[in-house]
Amino acid sequence: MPPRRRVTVLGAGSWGTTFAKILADGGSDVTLWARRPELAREIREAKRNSDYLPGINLPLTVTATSSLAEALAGAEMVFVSIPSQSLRDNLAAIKPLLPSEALVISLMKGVEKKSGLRMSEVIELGLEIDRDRIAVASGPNLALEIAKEQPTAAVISSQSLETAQRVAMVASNRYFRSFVNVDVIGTEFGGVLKNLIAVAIGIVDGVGYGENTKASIITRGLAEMTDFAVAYGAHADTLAGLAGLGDLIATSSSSLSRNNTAGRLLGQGYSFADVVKSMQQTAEGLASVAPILELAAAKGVDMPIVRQVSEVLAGTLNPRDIAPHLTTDSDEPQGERTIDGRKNTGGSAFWRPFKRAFNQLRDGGRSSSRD
Ligand SMILES: NC(=O)C1=CN([C@@H]2O[C@H](COP(=O)(O)OP(=O)(O)OC[C@H]3O[C@@H](n4cnc5c(N)ncnc54)[C@H](O)[C@@H]3O)[C@@H](O)[C@H]2O)C=CC1
Ligand SMILES: O=C(CO)COP(=O)(O)O
Repeated sequence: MPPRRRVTVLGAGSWGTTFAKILADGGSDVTLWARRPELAREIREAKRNSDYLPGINLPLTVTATSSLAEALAGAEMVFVSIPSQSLRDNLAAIKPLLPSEALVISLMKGVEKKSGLRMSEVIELGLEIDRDRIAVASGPNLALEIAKEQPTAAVISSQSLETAQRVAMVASNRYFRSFVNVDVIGTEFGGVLKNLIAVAIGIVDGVGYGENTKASIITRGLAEMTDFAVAYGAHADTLAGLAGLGDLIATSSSSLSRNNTAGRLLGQGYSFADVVKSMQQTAEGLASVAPILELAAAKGVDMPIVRQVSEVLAGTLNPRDIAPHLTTDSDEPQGERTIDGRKNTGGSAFWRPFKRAFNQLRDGGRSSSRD
């Protein structure tokens, strides 16, 4: 019999542990690295992670260790699921222990605060490995639902289609289907940006606004996400797929989402500091707001929803006033997105012919108005 495939998951929080189950149920022997020895022991001996996934039994082919060296030895693939802001430091410890052929897959949905880099970029720099060995996983993947084996789809993306396909084969089982693409930028930014829109949805939920407000923010939020990601080289289609719209729907509609929950608390009037204190798990969106706004400004992309989220976080905007789809700096009516296939920036160039025609009609044909 050929030896069974050995893969490793770094980070035994809710997503890392769930992903270990996905991989084990797909036929791999999985070693999960937990920072705390007592958590590693519980997973190894009881096949449970009662802190993060209460009530879930893990497969017998999942084991755990708190030794990074033990976790990485002989791993064919290494899946990383720790908070984005801690990745850089962890890579320094991982680098000398990483098997020379191992693929490295980011399961994370944040950008590094100090550099604005995506997780795959931080991995490439921190481990000094070829991009073809790096992949990212994203999609509508609320951990607890998947741990309960509710059918779910995801996207595995890598610059190398072969790498994406290899990882997708391993990360598939009877309840989890992985699709592939080669748009790493779109796939990663989709996961990062939907968190910010989910915080906005949480805020309006907390305030008590209803479905119209939420649907407006989801729809305008997707436009914002797409404009941003495309400005950074993503394909717009990716944002309309599982890693964009799919994840946006899941995260915006579920109370399981930590980003959504954080937003709801803000909408109920708790301060940012109180919300951070009360969160038991990672809400990546809170750390991503500032670097995303900086990246947006660098490309001249307007992100009114994300901007208002940052103002609520800073305490300078009353959550009741968050209604980005209703506010505008301009008197001109703005196009929703595209009209007749032309991108509409909402700027005056787009409206000029309409305005001129309107003025001429108003002035009975006397005006040759310019604006
Ligand atoms: N929970 C979910 O449904 C999903 C989460 N993700 C992403 O997965 C990543 C991890 O999230 P979760 O597992 O949900 O978070 P979590 O808060 O449940 O677990 C985080 C894990 O990282 C460990 N950790 C914390 N600080 C660390 C450090 N400095 N160094 C090493 N390890 C550290 C914790 O001990 C814990 O095991 C995030 O980027 C998140 O956006 C992606 C898809 C779904
Ligand atoms: O990424 C997720 C679902 O796809 C999890 O969202 P939260 O991090 O908001 O819980």
